[in-house]
Order: sequence, then C-alpha cells, then structure tokens
Amino acid sequence: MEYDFPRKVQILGEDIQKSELKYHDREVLVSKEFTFDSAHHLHCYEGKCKSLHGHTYKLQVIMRGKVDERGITIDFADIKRIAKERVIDKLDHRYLNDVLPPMNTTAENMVVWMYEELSGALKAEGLYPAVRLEEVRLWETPTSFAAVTARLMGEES
Ligand SMILES: Nc1nc2c(c(=O)[nH]1)N=C([C@H](O)[C@H](O)COP(=O)(O)OP(=O)(O)OP(=O)(O)O)CN2
Ligand SMILES: [Zn+2]
Repeated sequence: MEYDFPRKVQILGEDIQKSELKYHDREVLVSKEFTFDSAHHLHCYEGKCKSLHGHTYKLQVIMRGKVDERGITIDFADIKRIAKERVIDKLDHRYLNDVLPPMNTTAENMVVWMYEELSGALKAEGLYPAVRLEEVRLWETPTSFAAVTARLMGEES
C-alpha cells in the first residue's frame, strides 16, 4: 500500500514542515503485551485452584494519547520499561500470595492492582494526562482473562 507521507520532517532533522504532517494530533491507542510466570493459590474457593499451582500470565497494556510530530503517542520502549518496573519484575517467578498486597490473587483483583500501578507510573513520570491508560487485560490461561478500562476505573475523560 502506498502512503502519502510528508516529504519533510523537521523533528527528525530533515527538512520538513509540520503543516504537512497528516496524523499529528490524532488520538490513537497503542498496546504492548508481556508474559510472566507465577505461582499462586486462591482463598475462599472450592476447586483445583485452592491448591498451589502456576500460570504463564499474559498482560496487555493499552495506552491512549495524541500522536506527536514524530508520529508517536508513547514510545513502545517506555510502555515496556513502565510495565517491567511496576508489574512484571515484581511478579515474574514469584509466589503471588506473598508479593502482592493482601488480596485473593484472582485475575480480577490482580488486573485492578496492575491498572493502579501503571496509571500511577504515568502520573509520577508526568506523562499523564497527555498519555492515559485505556485498558489493561490479564490472561490467566490462554482462554481466561480479566480486564479493566479507564471508564471502569473512573478515569475516563
Ligand atoms: N473469575 C475467575 N475465576 C477463576 C479464577 C480467577 O482468577 N477468576 N482463577 C482460577 C484459578 O486460578 C485457575 O488456575 C484458572 O482457572 P481455569 O481458567 O478454569 O483454568 P483451566 O486450566 O482449567 O483452563 P482451561 O483453559 O479451561 O483448561 C479459577 N477460576
Ligand atoms: Zn490459578
């Protein structure tokens, strides 16, 4: 497919005019996915998950913001760094019942905690409100996930 990209881009050190940038200022969702392995068991639950067991969790982080002059909403590398620092490095190869704040370690509870961690990082780093956390999804198995959105978390604008 042929795109009508601008001929000149000042921001990249080339000879480009901002007025030619077609997509600058549009709001776009950007997403990155991660996996991590953890052990846990559930309380108040009758079934196999009350016993110690493990999962390869999948986490999807979706952020939202305006595209800048470079064509970037937030660098995927920054999403990765934030997710690693705030979530993955705390949980990977750990026993969740020990390392998470007191909670039953269901996918629902965990995804709410993850949303708060990630949203807190955007605010602490001054990226918010230009960049907002739109949705976080956590797969416990390939067929089961829990998710929260900005609207569900009362952060929608
Ligand atoms: N609503 C929720 N239900 C269950 C949770 C949960 O977090 N939220 N967690 C569990 C257990 O942790 C269990 O390990 C995962 O359950 P399940 O998806 O049933 O696991 P399976 O391996 O049996 O999945 P299949 O893909 O169907 O083989 C239980 N329920
Ligand atoms: Zn489980």
